[in-house]
Amino acid sequence: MSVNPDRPAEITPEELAAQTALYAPFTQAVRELVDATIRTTVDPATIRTAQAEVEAITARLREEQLEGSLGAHFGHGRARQPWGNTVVGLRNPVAPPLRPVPAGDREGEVHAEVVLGAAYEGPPGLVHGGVSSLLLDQILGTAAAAAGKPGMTAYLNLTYRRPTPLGPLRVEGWVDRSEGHKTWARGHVVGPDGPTVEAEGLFVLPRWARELLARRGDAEAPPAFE
Ligand SMILES: CCCCC/C=C\C/C=C\C/C=C\C/C=C\CCCC(=O)SCCNC(=O)CCNC(=O)[C@H](O)C(C)(C)COP(=O)(O)OP(=O)(O)OC[C@H]1O[C@@H](n2cnc3c(N)ncnc32)[C@H](O)[C@@H]1OP(=O)(O)O
Repeated sequence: MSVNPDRPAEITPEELAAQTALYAPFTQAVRELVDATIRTTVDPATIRTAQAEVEAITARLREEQLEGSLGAHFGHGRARQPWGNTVVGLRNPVAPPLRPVPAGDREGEVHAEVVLGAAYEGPPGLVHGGVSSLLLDQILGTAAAAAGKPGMTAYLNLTYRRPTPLGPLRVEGWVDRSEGHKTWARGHVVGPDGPTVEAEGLFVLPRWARELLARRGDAEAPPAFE
């Protein structure tokens, strides 16, 4: 399949399923590698052998690669696949990944269950505050988009109520209110003992996007979900 960042390719639902079946397990295998890299206690010789093997795999993958980042190269209908996204990207092993789904009955409400392991540690045994912020930025932005009011983060205010333990967590976001191209969203990270981090943010459909949509005579926002 040809890849052109300026003109995302339209692919069939079957091809999308085939790509998902190919890349999701591959990316998960690399996530496991990251976790194993952090937690392994094998002997130094085994580490050196593993390093050579990883370097050989990296060289094989680099035989053919994109010039830049993945972007939103292809999709089905108007939905683009943000497979490089650092939070939800199907092809990004850095992404936990978060899988937001519509839930609850507030406007644009989305929830995601996620398990954060050793790769997301800040204080010992706890989630890094920047990682909580990362998840909340994404889930609030997704809530705005799910309500048909997508935008870029203009500000994001966080309140860290109590430490967030590594392990299973839920992340929730919803739209609080909106005025034209500005949408205020709220959300929180929920741990085993309740909410740990609360967020409130403003999402703005940028001027360039407003002008683009006006030129197209297209009032409809890009879809948030396939
Ligand atoms: C057809 C294409 C559509 C593209 C839509 C864009 C993306 C959404 C698409 C799908 C989304 C799906 C899921 C999203 C999931 C996660 C989201 C991740 C979010 C991010 O990770 S995103 C990266 C971090 N984010 C940035 O990198 C933003 C950098 N920044 C800018 O790009 C500009 O700064 C921007 C766009 C914010 C404003 O730019 P602009 O050109 O529209 O500016 P303008 O002056 O017209 O402001 C318009 C009105 O917002 C008010 N306003 C602006 N900033 C404010 C602030 N801080 N506090 C209070 N009010 C503020 C003004 O006061 C004015 O208010 P008013 O209209 O009432 O006068």
